[in-house]
Amino acid sequence: MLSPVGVTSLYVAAARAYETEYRQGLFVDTYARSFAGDKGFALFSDLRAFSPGLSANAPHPGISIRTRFFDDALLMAVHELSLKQVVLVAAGMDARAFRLPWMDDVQLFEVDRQEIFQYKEPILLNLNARAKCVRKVVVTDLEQDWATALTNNGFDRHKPAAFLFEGLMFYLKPATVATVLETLQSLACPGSWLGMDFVEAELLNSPYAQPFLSKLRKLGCPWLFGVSNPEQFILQYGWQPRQPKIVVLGEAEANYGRWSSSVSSTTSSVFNHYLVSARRMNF
Ligand SMILES: C[S@@+](CC[C@H](N)C(=O)[O-])C[C@H]1O[C@@H](n2cnc3c(N)ncnc32)[C@H](O)[C@@H]1O
Repeated sequence: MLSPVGVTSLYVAAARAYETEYRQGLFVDTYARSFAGDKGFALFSDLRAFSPGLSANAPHPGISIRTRFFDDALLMAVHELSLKQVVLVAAGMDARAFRLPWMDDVQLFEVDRQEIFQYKEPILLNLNARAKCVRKVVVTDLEQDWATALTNNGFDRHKPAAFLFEGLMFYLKPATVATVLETLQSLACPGSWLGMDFVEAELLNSPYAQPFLSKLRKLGCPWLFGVSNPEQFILQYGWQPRQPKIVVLGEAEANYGRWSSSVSSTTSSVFNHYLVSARRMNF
């Protein structure tokens, strides 16, 4: 039985399944439909009410763009910085271990709660899924000592790594965001890369967004955190933007021809959603 925030990972999987089945899909995730299950598609259909310009099974432009942006940015960082460790923090139903072209010696750590892996691992087994890297499952909670859980599973904090936090930060309390980023400072040595997305802080208090936010509260997975200036925010934790830097979802670098007038009436198109690609500063 998944918690409400756990179910959001099935919702993202449903969105990726629709993208995979779309004519001009931005990526192929053949695992997404199995991960989403009835629950993921039901939540997707429930939340579609907040995207009135889109038909029931049209992909979610924001999630599709975000996924493709981080596919590209992550692979580019691993290649250019010669990284051998990848950490997907709050991995949920992320299938990148199985669908991206890794070098054999890349170790990819999926970090999430036990409930997620209790759900995910049997599905992967059933699909006979084979990771294209050395995949490691790290069962922990980000409100606990996740750094020790990660190092106990073989992560080497003296070697640079790529860390991806996708679709997570808005679900965390501001105090948890701060401790998670402080912990990250202790794990990421110079040369490391960070991918992360944030919503704009102003969205959380906007009357325009209240119907959507109140729906999330009712579902038990409220949005709790946003930033006004993502560059300044990550700098205080020792990260500086790197190509493709910090972009707003829908801008030229994060558009892929898919952010059009059909999504102009959705909540997410009115407020900035920041996609961050950053490099650990030397200290
Ligand atoms: C919207 S899903 C995103 C999953 C994945 N990053 C993706 O993009 O497919 C949010 C994920 O955050 C995880 N999560 C939320 N709070 C967490 C916590 N305190 N510790 C560990 N994982 C957490 C949930 O279990 C869920 O898998």
